[in-house]
This record gives sequence, structure tokens and C-alpha cells, in this order.
Amino acid sequence: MLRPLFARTQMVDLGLEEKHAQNIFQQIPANKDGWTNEINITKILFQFTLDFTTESLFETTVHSQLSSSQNISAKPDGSFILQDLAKNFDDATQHVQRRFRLLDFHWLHNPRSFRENIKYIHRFIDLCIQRGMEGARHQEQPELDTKKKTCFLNGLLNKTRDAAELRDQSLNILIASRDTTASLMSWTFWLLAKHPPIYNKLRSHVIENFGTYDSDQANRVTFEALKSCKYLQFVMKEVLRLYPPIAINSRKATKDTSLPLGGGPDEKSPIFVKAGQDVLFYAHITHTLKEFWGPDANKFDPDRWAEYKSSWAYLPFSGGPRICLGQQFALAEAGYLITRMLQKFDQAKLVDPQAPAIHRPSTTDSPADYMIYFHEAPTCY
Ligand code: HEM
Repeated sequence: MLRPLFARTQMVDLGLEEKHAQNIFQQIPANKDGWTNEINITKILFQFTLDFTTESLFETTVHSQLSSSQNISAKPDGSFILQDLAKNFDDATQHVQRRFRLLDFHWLHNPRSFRENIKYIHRFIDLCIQRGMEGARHQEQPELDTKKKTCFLNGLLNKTRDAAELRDQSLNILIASRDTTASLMSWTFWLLAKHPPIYNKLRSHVIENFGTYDSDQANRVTFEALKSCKYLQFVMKEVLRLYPPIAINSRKATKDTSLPLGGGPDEKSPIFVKAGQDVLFYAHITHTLKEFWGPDANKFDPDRWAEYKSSWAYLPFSGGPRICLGQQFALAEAGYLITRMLQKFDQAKLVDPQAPAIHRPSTTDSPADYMIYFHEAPTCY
């Protein structure tokens, strides 16, 4: 049902993303010396993606970056303030992660707080759907405007009016899109701050391709231009290689079958998989195997992508029939924000540069909160 909605090449409304990017910049002003205060960038990026994703998918933003209100209320512009969605969403994903670990015994973990989180999230989704349906009733033409760049909910409403189906499909996209993209961006800034020469190199490509922040040329940062900025794409690919947001994935055999490798004493023979068996695969391990990536497999080196030939050793978006539908959406969203941040800030410094990567256990592999400073580029540069 979702696949046709992703068929348009340009689904991401970058104008809308700019609005939410400005909310980030408002939160992190520079001091007189050009440096910002220390910032919990992970938290900001997770709020940003929630705001942008909800508005992109449902035309309803939750203002988690700006609002301190805890209640749902209709605003004059028709948008909701539902700041607690972020907390409920984040808590729910922690519970889901615990349930994943229990596999067939997932039902053992079902605390009241989890059920409350779900209720809250359903309430939000149902409100979005209700608004979408009201909008649909006011449309004169039977078909909603699916040519608009961002109209997932409208697209869904064209396919079904079944409330449960609409809620499940809407939640499916929200879950698939939010934490994954936030993880990609969070790891990107962590790695860039750890590797100043790569930060500088990426920044010079950004300035060359899109101009400076002050030249007020946000509209130069188009979907096509982002795709053709090779070094930016290399950086994102390399981040996804070392820190794939979906680090572990699995499949269940529906019938007796075999995998081509993994059996026999040398593990080079086919291996039998019985119907009902789970097969787990670990992208973060495959992504750093020396046999595929060479002796420097663990090094953050975006330039390696200049030579790379596509293979099954790289699976951040999975592959085959269930490949991620939102890959282009994610790369455009992350590419846009990284570009705008690098236009504005010419340096980034971790508060604790020696700290190792600390992972936050959740449904995606994201970094635990880390603190960072940014330095605003002088206006003339
Ligand atoms: C960096 C960001 C992202 C990563 C790493 C990622 C990764 C993945 C992976 C690994 C899968 C396959 C899951 C499986 O094998 O069962 C998947 C599925 C999916 N993704 Fe993404 N994703 C990202 C962003 C997005 C975004 C932004 C959207 C939507 C706007 C999205 C929508 C979907 C959907 C709908 C599926 C299910 C496809 C199906 O079952 O046919 N993803 N994603």
C-alpha cells in the first residue's frame, strides 16, 4: 500500500525542512567569540526529525523543538502543540527494544507505562487522520492532491478510509522514518567533530556547491543538487557503514530452505534453515569485515566511496523486496540539514573528545546524548 506513495522522485519538501532548521539555529546562538554554548545535539536532532517528519507525513507538526506546553491544543494556524509526543515516542521505542530481545516472549514485557505511551501516540495519529479526513471532505474533487510533494496521509486516504488501517500504516512510516534519520544525523556530527579535516573538506564542498549561509541561498540546496554533491553523499554513506541505524535485522523462514554459505567445517557450504527458524543478520558487523572493506575497515574514510562497487556487504537500507522505501527521503532530509549546519558553522568540537562512541539501546542504533560546541562562520566567509 505504501510503495506507490514513494514513487515520486522528489518527496521531500526542503522549504518545510528549512523552517524546522531555523528552529534549530534559534536554539543555538553563538556567543561573542563565535562559539555556541555546549549543546545536546542528539536531543535537538531527534526533536527536529519528529517535528519535520510529522509535518511532512501528516501536515501536522508537534513543535517539540519550541513548545513547553504539555497538552494538546488547537492553534490558530490549525497545528497542534503536542510536545509530549517526543517523550512518549522515545519511551515507547525503549520498551519495543526490550520486547524485541524477548523474541517470542515479547508479551512478558508490557508495563502500564508502555500502554500509556501507546495510547498517547495513537491519540496523536488519530487526530492527524481526523484532520486529514475533514480536509478530504472539504475537497471538491474526489481524489486528494497526490502531486503535492508531501502528502503521505492524503495518499493513504485515497487508498483507504479504514481507521485501523490508516493508523497502522501512518505509524509504520513514522516509526520507520524518524529515529533512523535522526540516528544518521547524530552519528554524522559526532564523527565530523572527531575528524576536523573531514569536517573542513565537507564544508568546502558544501560552500562550493551551495554557497555560504549568509548568501541566503537556501533555495540552491535542491534535491538534485544534494544528490550530485558527491562528497556529501560519501560522508553519509560512510556514516551509515560504520553506524547503521538498523544494525540488526532478521527474517523468519516460511518454509524449509537453505542459505548458500555458512555450513560445513569451513562454513563455505550451504546451510539448512528449517521452516519457522529466525535468521538474524548484523549490518554493523558485515559493514566492518576486513575481507570486504580492507585493513582499514574501522576507519572513518568517506573517500573510500570513490572506488566502491555496489555489493551485499553494504546494507544500511536492507535489500531485496523489503528494501527501505524512504532511502531517498532520508538522504535528502539528512543531506539538507548537514549542508545548512555546515554553511552556518565552520567548526565543531566535542565537549569530551576522548569519549568513545556510546550507543543508546533502542529500536535503532543511535548515539547516547553527547555534548558539542559549534563555531559560527564569520559573516564575510
Ligand atoms: C537513514 C535513514 C533510514 C534507514 C537507515 C532505514 C533503514 C531501513 C531498513 C534497514 C529497512 C528494512 C527493514 C526490514 O528489512 O524489515 C527499512 C524499511 C522501511 N523504511 Fe527505512 N530507513 C531510513 C529512513 C526511512 C524514511 C525517512 C522513511 C519514510 C519516509 C522510511 C520508510 C521505510 C518503510 C516504509 C520501510 C518498510 C518497507 C517494506 O516493508 O516494504 N525509511 N528502512
